[in-house]
Amino acid sequence: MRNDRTTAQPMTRLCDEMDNQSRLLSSRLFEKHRQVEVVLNRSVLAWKETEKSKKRSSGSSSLSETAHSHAVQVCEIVAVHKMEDDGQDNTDTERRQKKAKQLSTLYPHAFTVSYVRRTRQQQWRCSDVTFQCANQGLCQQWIQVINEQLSLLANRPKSLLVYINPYGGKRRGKRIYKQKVAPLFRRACISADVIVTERANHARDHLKTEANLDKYDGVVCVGGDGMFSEILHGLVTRTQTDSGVDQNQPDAELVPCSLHIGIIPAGSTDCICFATVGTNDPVTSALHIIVGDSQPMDVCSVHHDDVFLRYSVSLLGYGFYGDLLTDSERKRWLGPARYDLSGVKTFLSHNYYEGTISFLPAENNMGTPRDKLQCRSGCCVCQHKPSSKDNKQWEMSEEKEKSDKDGSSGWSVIRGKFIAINGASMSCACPRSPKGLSPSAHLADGTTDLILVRKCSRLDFLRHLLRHTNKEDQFDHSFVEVHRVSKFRFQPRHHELVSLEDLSESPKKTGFSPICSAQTTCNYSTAHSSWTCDGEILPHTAIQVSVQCQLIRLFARGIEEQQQQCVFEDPCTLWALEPSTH
Ligand SMILES: CCCCCCCCCCCCC/C=C/[C@@H](O)[C@H](CO)NC(=O)CCCCCCCCCCCCCCC
Ligand SMILES: Nc1ncnc2c1ncn2[C@@H]1O[C@H](COP(=O)(O)OP(=O)(O)OP(=O)(O)O)[C@@H](O)[C@H]1O
Ligand SMILES: [Ca+2]
Repeated sequence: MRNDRTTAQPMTRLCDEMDNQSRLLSSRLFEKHRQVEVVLNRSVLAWKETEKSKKRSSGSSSLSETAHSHAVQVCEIVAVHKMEDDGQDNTDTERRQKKAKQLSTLYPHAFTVSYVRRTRQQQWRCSDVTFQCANQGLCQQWIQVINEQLSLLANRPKSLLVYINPYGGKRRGKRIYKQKVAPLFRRACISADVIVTERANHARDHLKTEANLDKYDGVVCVGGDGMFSEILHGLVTRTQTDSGVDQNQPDAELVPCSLHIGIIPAGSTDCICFATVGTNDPVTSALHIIVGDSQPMDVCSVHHDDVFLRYSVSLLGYGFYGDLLTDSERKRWLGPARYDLSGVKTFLSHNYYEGTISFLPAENNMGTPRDKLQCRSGCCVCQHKPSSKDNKQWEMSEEKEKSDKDGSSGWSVIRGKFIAINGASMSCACPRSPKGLSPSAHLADGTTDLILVRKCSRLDFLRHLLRHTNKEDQFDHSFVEVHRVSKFRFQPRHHELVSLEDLSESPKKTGFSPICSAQTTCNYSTAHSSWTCDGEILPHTAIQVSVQCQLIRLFARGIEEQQQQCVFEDPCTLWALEPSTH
């Protein structure tokens, strides 16, 4: 399957450096009036201006070699189309259609490759490059060979079930999908069945019982973290029901979901998207779905007295975040700004809560929340999914736990007065806090970072909060401790037990003037907070939490390191080392 020459010119030195064995196709074609060597092997499509063309173009000698060469990984090609096809997308602008028509008249034998281009701050865009061929046969051959390579990429979804929350975030879900996502899915030949939700829990209930999931390769939600939570609950519950697993058993081994979940961010926090992709940008997320990326993710199951309550993937928060979310639910009409208003109000209330936290620390090889080893694409900590050996250790610790009469073997217990108790199963990075609540938490290591913020002055708490927005370490305070755990439990102190002695210890002693005129009353009247579980309020305060390692998979790849270079399998692709900046 090779067409080595389109002209009588000898191949350039650079193309000779490509391994003949790995080359599927190479030709001299034209791109924007310049002659280019185009080469395809199993992993890379590369093109480079020929020496002849370079000499001809004025000033070209001052350009660097890489300015003339481009390389795209085959797995990041979105689609290849014959030039005439380009205008078929009816959402394309008139200008684009006109341009495509003009070009196809000028160059009747041309094909367009759409591919992923990285821009700033983890954002991806879909770029096009059009190659003109000398004849129809060559054009068809290129399209066919590229398509053959794309069809070998088994992870790519072909059929998706999409749920749109029209009321999430700034209520732009429908528009975002129609204008930014649907055209890309069409270009990549992905079929999508779209359901615009009509009520809360519509998507969850549909997934739980009605949806014919055999038809799809993935489920996509257009909305925020709340909408993602609906998809999570629908899919996980459906999988357990189909497999006969009882979710009410806190120790049940849950069955991983077979369908991938995609998130098109259109919410208020979008923390799950941000922490798994590095940005909350709908086009970037659509492209991660198209290329079939896969990111495993931990899910916490939350129980109360052996009754299943909910699943969580981001923040389980009692105290500050529980109160903040409870208050913000009453201000939903404000959109994303509700969190800031409720945040200020909750901060000023400065409540603390008493209770007992018990936790089972993670195994030693899981790192620590303060080790600065951030979870990034291909994270080595997350790739170390508990092996059979680790599982044995795990089973042993479970055994130990069971054999112990009070169930406290291996468990640590902390009793105290807390402003906030946060379980972060992932960093919880979001635009408000780009490094998140626990910057070194891992997406798929089977642990959650338990952050305990003890009673402190308002000023100290403000300092702690501010550190979520800058580079300083938010755990470096005497009143904050953080543990990496695989399970935890919380028992609030019984209401009646909040005594007058506690009232005298209220924050008015801190030297920062109390905002609430009757500070003691503030604390006394709120002896219990609530748990927020990924933005939903739980009906119980006494809870048991257990991390289920890698229960789900997202169409994402984790946050890529900045300046990621293409590392190609084939060492012969010497002139293709730069990702395309085309
Ligand atoms: C002084 C500035 C301090 C800024 C501190 C920012 C810390 C932000 C940490 C965000 C962590 C988000 C975790 C994600 C949780 C999601 O599962 C959930 C559902 O979407 N969203 C929220 O809970 C939504 C949570 C929204 C949190 C907003 C926090 C706003 C705090 C404002 C404090 C004001 C102090 C003012 C002093 C005068
Ligand atoms: N058609 C609908 N009408 C009313 N509520 C809906 C509908 N569809 C979904 N919901 C609910 O809306 C809630 C909020 O949606 P979503 O998470 O998309 O946005 P958000 O709360 O603004 O963003 P975030 O969760 O990121 O803070 C979800 O809990 C979901 O259950
Ligand atoms: Ca985790």
